[in-house]
Amino acid sequence: MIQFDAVHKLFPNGTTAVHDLSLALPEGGVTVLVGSSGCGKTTTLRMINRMVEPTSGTIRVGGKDVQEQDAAELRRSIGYVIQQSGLFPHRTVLDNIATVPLLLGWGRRKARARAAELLETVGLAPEAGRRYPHQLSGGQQQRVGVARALAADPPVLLMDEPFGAVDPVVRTQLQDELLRLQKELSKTIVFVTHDIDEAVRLGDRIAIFRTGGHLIQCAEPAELLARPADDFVADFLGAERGLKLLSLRTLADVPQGAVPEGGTWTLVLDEARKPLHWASKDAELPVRPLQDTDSLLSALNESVASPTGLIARVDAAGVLTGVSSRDDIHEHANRAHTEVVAA
Ligand SMILES: Nc1ncnc2c1ncn2[C@@H]1O[C@H](COP(=O)(O)OP(=O)(O)OP(=O)(O)O)[C@@H](O)[C@H]1O
Repeated sequence: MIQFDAVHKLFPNGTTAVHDLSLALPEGGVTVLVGSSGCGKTTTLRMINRMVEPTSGTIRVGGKDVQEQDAAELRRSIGYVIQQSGLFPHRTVLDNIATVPLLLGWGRRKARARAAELLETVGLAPEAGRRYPHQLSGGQQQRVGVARALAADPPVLLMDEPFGAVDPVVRTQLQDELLRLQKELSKTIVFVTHDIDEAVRLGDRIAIFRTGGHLIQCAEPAELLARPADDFVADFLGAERGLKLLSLRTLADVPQGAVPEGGTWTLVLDEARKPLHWASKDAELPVRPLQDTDSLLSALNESVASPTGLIARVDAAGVLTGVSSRDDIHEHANRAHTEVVAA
């Protein structure tokens, strides 16, 4: 869908920001560009919508060379979200979201109706539409930024550190929202971040760059974590590479059974069979039930914290479906490891 061929960017001051980049970004997937500061991520992103022009090489979007298209038209056909939301401060939220549809000549009524619909899509209340950007929290402003980028339903979305300026809790919420939206919309997304955990969480593919604009490796997260191309990539992925691999696997295939009888600890349930806590003769300890969609990493963590080494499994309504042992989880973790490392 987006194809870089031998793309080079040399700024007039002599800085090579991107070095001979050839890379294909698949349609309908999220490709995350990561790497240390100044390695050329933003320049790579901005060459896609011609906010920066390459020195040589070609970039095609949907098979069409971007250089052969009108730059303003191209920009209107590609969604763009940046760190500080980039909203117009003197326009209401609704008018901000309606910006591109209005530029495309949709007419005020249709553009505002679309903006109102998008407010809901990104999880904001209708009243937020009448406010000005400074009257919203940082996280809400980023949601508006995403809504604005989606307004004309572009097939491609460029996101430059969109969640970089919000606190970790809001950041996780925004990541969840993006994953939810992407399931529905299947956009081709190019996402820049410094944060490898964010990359592993969001990326269908991750491209790692090194200073001087060199692409070192581009692969699916599991492949990257299991087989980093070199020490630079391994260092960048961090010491918890193995645990990150477990964060990509879910509990779904781990077997579960009934709570064993006659032990020191029992799992106490409420009348709807939702787990309340672990109880022994003289103590009570909290339980954090997990669903099939939770990761093997959360399961391992919970099994280590659990007094019995067992984790409580629940369905989407929170009702107990069974328990799994630390051994069951370990065995699956081993299998996950063998599958990717030996593949
Ligand atoms: N307009 C410009 N003129 C000259 N040099 C530039 C220009 N824009 C970027 N650079 C340089 O090009 C290199 C790549 O910059 P770029 O912003 O693409 O990196 P980045 O990986 O996105 O960095 P960061 O993570 O810090 O945002 C850096 O050395 C930067 O200083």
